[in-house]
Amino acid sequence: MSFALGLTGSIGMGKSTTARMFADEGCALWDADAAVHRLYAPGGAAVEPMRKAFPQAIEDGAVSRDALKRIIGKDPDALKTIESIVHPLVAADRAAFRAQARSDIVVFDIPLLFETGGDAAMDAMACVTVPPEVQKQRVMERGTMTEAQFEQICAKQMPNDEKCARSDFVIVTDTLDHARRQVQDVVRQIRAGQNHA
Ligand SMILES: CC(C)(COP(=O)(O)OP(=O)(O)OC[C@H]1O[C@@H](n2cnc3c(N)ncnc32)[C@H](O)[C@@H]1O)[C@@H](O)C(=O)NCCC(=O)NCCS
Ligand SMILES: Nc1ncnc2c1ncn2[C@@H]1O[C@H](COP(=O)(O)OP(=O)(O)OP(=O)(O)O)[C@@H](O)[C@H]1O
Repeated sequence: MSFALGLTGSIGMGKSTTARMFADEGCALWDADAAVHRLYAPGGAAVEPMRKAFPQAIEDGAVSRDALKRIIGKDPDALKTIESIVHPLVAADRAAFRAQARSDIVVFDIPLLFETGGDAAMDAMACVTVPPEVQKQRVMERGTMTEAQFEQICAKQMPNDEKCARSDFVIVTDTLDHARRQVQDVVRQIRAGQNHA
């Protein structure tokens, strides 16, 4: 059975970048945001249930993220409905991945791991972090969200300090080199533990 490492962190803190570093060390990787992309794509399992709840969110047979952000901007409760459709489908995708994974460590890159209680299914948790001003600057530079949308998402997430306090490993993503060294150290510790088990 593979070792399940949950990788989390608030929006823009560097999860995806750090997850790729774990893959470079030979870990299998499952990415919740990527699973949502598959579910929203034409033919994806979320398209028809989303069409029923939000017909205006469907464009060219796919769920449009821009349309969803407009809907959530007008009605913050819409996110709850979206989550009730998407999260069970994401959980099924994750379970299927875990069941077939063959590598010694599987990393689950999941933004809402603590918020959804998914940490209970992990063998250990890692959290990525940078100061809030760096986080905001990185998200604004990406140019996919307005400041209001960013603040709305932040308000829904557990504070990053709390996520770090509840994690077994904290990875500071201030520079790429520093993050990579910390990733290598985490992998080394997990593999050493497995060898002594
Ligand atoms: C809100 C949406 C339309 C924004 O899309 P966009 O492409 O601009 O951003 P992206 O999907 O890359 O998300 C960026 C970050 O926002 C945060 N975020 C996304 N959804 C949520 C949520 N439901 N609650 C809190 N934070 C969230 C995460 O930190 C995520 O990494 C999209 O994230 C979405 O449809 N969310 C609902 C599904 C969901 O809960 N996904 C989270 C992973 S399961
Ligand atoms: N260790 C690092 N050093 C310097 N910059 C980094 C580091 N990690 C990530 N970044 C930069 O921060 C930004 C956000 O990174 P990334 O997309 O990995 O975050 P994320 O947590 O997955 O974001 P989201 O939750 O919004 O999907 C990117 O511009 C990325 O290049």
